[in-house]
Amino acid sequence: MLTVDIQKKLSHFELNVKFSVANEIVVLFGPSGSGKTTILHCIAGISKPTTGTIQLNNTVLFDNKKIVVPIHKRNIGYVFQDYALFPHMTVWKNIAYGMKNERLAKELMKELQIEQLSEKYPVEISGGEKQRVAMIRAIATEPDALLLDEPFSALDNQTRSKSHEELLRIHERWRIPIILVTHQYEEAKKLGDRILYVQDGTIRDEERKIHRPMT
Ligand SMILES: Nc1ncnc2c1ncn2[C@@H]1O[C@H](COP(=O)(O)OP(=O)(O)OP(=O)(O)O)[C@@H](O)[C@H]1O
Repeated sequence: MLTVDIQKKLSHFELNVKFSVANEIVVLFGPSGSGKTTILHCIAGISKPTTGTIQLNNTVLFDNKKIVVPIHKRNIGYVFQDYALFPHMTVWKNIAYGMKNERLAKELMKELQIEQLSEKYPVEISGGEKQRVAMIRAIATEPDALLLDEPFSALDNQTRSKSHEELLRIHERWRIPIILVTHQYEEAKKLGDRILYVQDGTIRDEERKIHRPMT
């Protein structure tokens, strides 16, 4: 369980959100500049809230500046919008970076059909393939939670749809809290167990889906 109760002064408003994520997919949905990425950054440890608490399972990651667990000790996977692959490393080297479970990484490469790309560099692969590499790299660290910042936005419709199915399959197997940021309502409805509507730094509304059993 991931619990977030944070406040942070931003340029135009104050971010002030409180929510929990069980072993489910929670979507942050809202207009550009509403604070979605900042929420992910605070959870990952890239940004620091002004006040508040963040707890993942039994570990307090942040508590009003008294406790600030550094990024590399949070055990949280992050897939960035532009995937942030290391350009000078091959696909396999990218995946192996921070990897805890080689067997799992290789299994996922096979399952997502990118085994044959091991020795290629990011510049030599497609957007959809980059997205899969970034996802496998994140999962292979065996994270306790996964943060996805618009990972499908650069993909064509067919590849996006395939990636959605892959994410749902991955989540069926690794039941961890996942937060997904998206601008696309159809994507939010398809993937989210819950959709949190973020506006001007606060959660305005929540929509819950009942299509998938939660653990
Ligand atoms: N470290 C910071 N200090 C002050 N203001 C910030 C900081 N980081 C972001 N902001 C501002 O906070 C607001 C929210 O930005 P954020 O990137 O979180 O929005 P977003 O909802 O993810 O937007 P998008 O959908 O366009 O990615 C923006 O107005 C941004 O300029």
